[in-house]
Amino acid sequence: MNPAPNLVLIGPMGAGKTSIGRKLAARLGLDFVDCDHRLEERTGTSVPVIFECEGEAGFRARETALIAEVMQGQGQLVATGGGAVLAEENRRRLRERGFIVYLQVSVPQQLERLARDRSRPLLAGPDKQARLEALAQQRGPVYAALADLAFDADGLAVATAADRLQALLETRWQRTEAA
Ligand SMILES: Nc1ncnc2c1ncn2[C@@H]1O[C@H](COP(=O)(O)OP(=O)(O)O)[C@@H](O)[C@H]1O
Ligand SMILES: O=C(O)C1=C[C@@H](OP(=O)(O)O)[C@@H](O)[C@H](O)C1
Ligand SMILES: [Mg+2]
Repeated sequence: MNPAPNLVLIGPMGAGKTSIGRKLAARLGLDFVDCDHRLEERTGTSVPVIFECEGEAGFRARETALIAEVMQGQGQLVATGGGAVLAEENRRRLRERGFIVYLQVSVPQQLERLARDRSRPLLAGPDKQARLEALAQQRGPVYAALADLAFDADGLAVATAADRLQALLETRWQRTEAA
């Protein structure tokens, strides 16, 4: 049983961090924070426009500042963006005050879910499959090393995944009050 004041979802694009996270947060009575959505609220624009105006580096700087702020809180389910784990500072902050769940998904399933997606600038190129495979190779080991729990979300409906995760978390995560 790992104690932590927040629950954190990590994993690749299309794993369901946002959709499963929203449902699971409601079931567990946690405040739902989606990092990308909060950045969009703050900036008044979309993730693709942030990438366009400030580059990926600008987006990552905003993401890091947001994670530092959000992880000071408690009683939250924090859905990260797929690249949030790249920065050591983010990994440290997520770990310090979060029980971390890695949502795993296969590239074919990502392709199915994201075929018509226009909101993810990293998938804007012509070959989505090659891009997703390269990202999986680079980031898969980082997700695995950071996680307290890995959960295979492949082929599961959002509600089913949320049900199963809720049951697993009962024996794995102890929600604590932070100092
Ligand atoms: N378990 C699932 N079953 C079916 N569709 C899903 C599932 N999880 C996510 N999706 C769909 O895939 C897309 C990406 O999901 P999202 O929750 O935004 O993933 P992430 O935040 O991990 O990138 C959305 O259109 C969502 O409705
Ligand atoms: O994998 C990534 O680097 C990104 C994933 C996106 O979030 P989701 O994982 O929720 O799609 C979003 O943060 C941005 O487009 C970059
Ligand atoms: Mg998301």
